[in-house]
Amino acid sequence: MINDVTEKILHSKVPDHIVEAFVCGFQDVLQVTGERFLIPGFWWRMMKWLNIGSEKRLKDGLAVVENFTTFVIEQSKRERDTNRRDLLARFLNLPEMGKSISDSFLRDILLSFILARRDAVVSGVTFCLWLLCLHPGVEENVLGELQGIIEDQNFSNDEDVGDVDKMGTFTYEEVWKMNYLHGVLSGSMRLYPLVPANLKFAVEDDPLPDGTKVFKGTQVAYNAFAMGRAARIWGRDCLEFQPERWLNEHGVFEPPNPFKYPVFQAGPRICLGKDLAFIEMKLLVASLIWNFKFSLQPGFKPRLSYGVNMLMVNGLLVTVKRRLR
Ligand code: HEM
Repeated sequence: MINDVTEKILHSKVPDHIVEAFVCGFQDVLQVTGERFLIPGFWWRMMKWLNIGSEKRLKDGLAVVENFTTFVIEQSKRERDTNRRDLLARFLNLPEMGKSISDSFLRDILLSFILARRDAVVSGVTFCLWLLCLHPGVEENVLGELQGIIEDQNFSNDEDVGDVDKMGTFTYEEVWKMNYLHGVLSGSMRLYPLVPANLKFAVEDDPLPDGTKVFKGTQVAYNAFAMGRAARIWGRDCLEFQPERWLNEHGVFEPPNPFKYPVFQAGPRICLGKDLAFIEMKLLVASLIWNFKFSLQPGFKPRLSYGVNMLMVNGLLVTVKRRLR
């Protein structure tokens, strides 16, 4: 997946051993960074000073991440081509337009996109597939919505009707018809937000909208995981997976207020890739469940990691069967 993402972002392939080391190292960095918020500051600072335990894992992980990003940026610079239109090339080509960009800026861009595409989008699809396995009625409704879309496709392309070998795929335009699936993904991320908690620091004195004074340097956190399960916000059925929650009487998805639903954050720094993330997740889930039936392996229970991002650390163990129609 990382190689796929980096190829799309960079148009270049990274050797497998560098990618494999990066995948483990990056996960360690995210995990330990998240854990720092759960243990007393003096404790992790002492471990850092002694270079032991999780802080050693963090240091080693950072070195591996540095190795990966240096390789990718150097390679991209070597193969620099002003006609390239991938993400890193666009940034690398900026100096021609009178702007200079540091390697550390490029590294941050690269890691942000890997984090967004690999961790958030893929995790979102994984949690959604798990919930669909647990709620067959919801899965039936998604299949019903997709059936309508596929029938429209067949109507405009009669020769494909009844071709069981043809995999059902969906287009960008069709994504906008997937209102119920949008509700499914939104519901799944309400219960399992991929950025479960987020911490900010006030750069200057600033009042909150209710007048509470926040002084310069204060840490302010919001917890999307807790907010997504709060009866005060979502009512008594807050723990239920209810994709219909945001569908209006015509079955059209109406987005929740981001300040109630901070899965993508809210305000001026809201996630810039939110719409792209939904497009990717809807295309992936639709194509997967239209063509395959996923069944959880007996006794499967996900093990969640609550680091900077939320992942199923043991993966989703399923049996997959091709759906024949
Ligand atoms: C389900 C998938 C995703 C989730 C849940 C998600 C969530 C978030 C969150 C919570 C933030 C705020 C981080 C912070 O400021 O502390 C954020 C920022 C951001 N996201 Fe996403 N994201 C997702 C996918 C994507 C994708 C696919 C892209 C781009 C390809 C993307 C691009 C960005 C960017 C550029 C920012 C920084 C915005 C800014 O600081 O002004 N995200 N995202």
